[in-house]
Order: sequence, then structure tokens, then C-alpha cells
Amino acid sequence: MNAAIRAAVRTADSLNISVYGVWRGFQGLVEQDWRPLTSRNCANILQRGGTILNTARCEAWHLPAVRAKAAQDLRDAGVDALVVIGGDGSFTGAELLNREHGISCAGIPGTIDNDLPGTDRTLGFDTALNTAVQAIDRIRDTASAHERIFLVEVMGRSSGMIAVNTAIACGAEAVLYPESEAQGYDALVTQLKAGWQRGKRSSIVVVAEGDSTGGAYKISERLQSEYNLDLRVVVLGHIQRGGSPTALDRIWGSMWGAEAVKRLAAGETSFYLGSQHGELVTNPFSRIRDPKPNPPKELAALAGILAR
Ligand SMILES: Nc1ncnc2c1ncn2[C@@H]1O[C@H](COP(=O)(O)OP(=O)(O)OP(=O)(O)O)[C@@H](O)[C@H]1O
Ligand SMILES: O=P(O)(O)OC[C@H]1O[C@](O)(CO)[C@@H](O)[C@@H]1O
Repeated sequence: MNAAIRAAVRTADSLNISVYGVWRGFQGLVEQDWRPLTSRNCANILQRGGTILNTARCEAWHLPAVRAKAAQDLRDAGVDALVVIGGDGSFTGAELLNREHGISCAGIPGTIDNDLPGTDRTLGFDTALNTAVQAIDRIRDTASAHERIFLVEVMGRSSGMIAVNTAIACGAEAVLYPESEAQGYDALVTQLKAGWQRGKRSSIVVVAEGDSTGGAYKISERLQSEYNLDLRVVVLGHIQRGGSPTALDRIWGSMWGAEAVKRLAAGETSFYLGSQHGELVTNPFSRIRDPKPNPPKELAALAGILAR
């Protein structure tokens, strides 16, 4: 996200447009917590995880009167346009501000879940994925040396994008994730047994936190009580949300940050950016209500085949 902030500020600077940074998302608009951002004061942030602007949930933004007050505050401060980085909730909030009060809004996809319609990537996903893969590579050494099964829980409360992609990239024996119709507890047991019969002596099972089985600890308890196995659980948790962003996240953050400002400066008023097959695209905010993308079924099936 910092790459996008830096690119937006510096592109605006190159067009002689002044920029305010709004702290803690819509909460900062409600509290008028904004300060000038310049090319200089967003130096040295490209490689930093998180966001220099902080973030917050803002329940008040659901209230029309709160949005009306914020729109008036923006107009009073001479602000013409807003760049919003976030997911479907943030884009809904931006769409409302634009529709109700005519403030131009551009959205930049930012969520590690990579589950937004209209884009095949979101800022943070590649970094989270690589973090999970690096962690599991380390876990694999112990799994292999001790001949153990590890259940590794990755983030994704309602999305299996991280889980499925991690499973492929770290050669997991099985993957469980919320959108899966195929894989449940029984299928997992069958798969693990089959692997053992083929001579496997260790297994990595990747579990998305939102999987319907209830997560890695639940599965572990069940496997332990039914099969008395020597299992270990690792919950990777928020380490996936931080750390220095990958080159891909920095590059797309930079491209989207710059593009958002250029389009707003050219008079576009309501859109969010995305990527389709490697090309930068724009979407109307209404696209956010399309069905959210699921992890490709072929990728999940491939994980099963490659675990032979
Ligand atoms: N229906 C809505 N109407 C107005 N504002 C909304 C709405 N939904 C969300 N928002 C605003 O957007 C903010 C961010 O939404 P949300 O918490 O859903 O995160 P997100 O942008 O979807 O990203 P993620 O879920 O990946 O963290 C909310 O705190 C709220 O201020
Ligand atoms: O920090 P919190 O509120 O626990 O949020 C965690 C959630 O956020 C996400 O990382 C991104 O929306 C989900 O995958 C995860 O379930």
C-alpha cells in the first residue's frame, strides 16, 4: 500500500496537484485527520509493509449524515478527489461518497485475500503468499525429519486464494479452504492415508482459517482422537499481513497509485483499478457487487495430483 501512496503523491506532484494523506481511512475523513503529503515526506516507504496512513474500521461511514458532513469538509478544504485503497467495503464507501456528493473517487485494490471482482491481483496478496510459502518451507524440514503431519493455517476468513496458491507453491499434501466443494474432513483422511500407503512419511496440510472444518486446531483434535497421530499445528496468522512487500506488490502499487491520479486529473470521477491478464484495467464501482472470484478449481485439483 505504501508503494501506491508514494506513487499517487509523486504523480500528483508532477502534475502540480497537492495531496493530503488521510489517516485511518474513512475514520480520518470523519475526524478530519488529514495532513499534507509531499514527495519528500513519502520517501523511503516503498519497502515498508503495512501503511504509513494506518487503517481502521469506521462504522460511522455507514451513516448518510456522516458522509454528508465529510463531503462538506472535503469541499471546504478544496479537495476534489479521493484515492481509496482497500477492499469491497472501502469501495462501497467510496462509491456512496461519489454518488451522493459528487466527490471523485478512485479505488486501488488492497487486500491480502485477492478476492475482489474485476481484478486478478490485489496489493498484499503476493507478499502474504510468499511469506506463507517461506514459512512452510521451514516447517517442511521438521515434518520430514520427524516424520510428522503438520496442519498449517493460513489467512483467508472467506477466501481460499492464499491457501490454494500456497499449497501449490510449497507442495502441500492437501489443502482445505472455504469455497471448496470437494475437500472436507473425510476426503482429507482418505488423501492422507493414500499418501502414507504410497510411502509418504510426512505431510503438510494447508488450511484456510475460514474453512468449514473449523480450522487447523479443530482438524488436529479430530485426527488425534480418531487416529492417535503425532500432529503439529502452526497458525501463521498476522505474519502474513506484514513485512517488506514483494517486487510485484511494489510494482502494481506504483502503477495503480500513478494511474489513479492521472485518471482523476483527466476528469474521471468514479472507478477502481485492477489487473486482468497482466494488463491494467478499470472497473465501475458497481462491479464490486459481482460474485467474488474463487480460487481456480484446476489449481486445487493440481495440488492433489502433485502430492503423489
Ligand atoms: N455498506 C457500506 N456503506 C458505507 N461504508 C461502508 C460499507 N461497507 C464498508 N464501509 C466502510 O469501509 C470500511 C472498510 O470496509 P471493510 O472493513 O469491509 O474492509 P474492506 O475495504 O472490504 O477490506 P478488508 O475486508 O479486506 O479488510 C468500513 O470500516 C466502513 O467504514
Ligand atoms: O486482523 P483481523 O481483523 O483479525 O483480520 C483478519 C482477516 O483479514 C484478512 O487478512 C483480510 O481481509 C482475512 O484473510 C483475515 O481473516
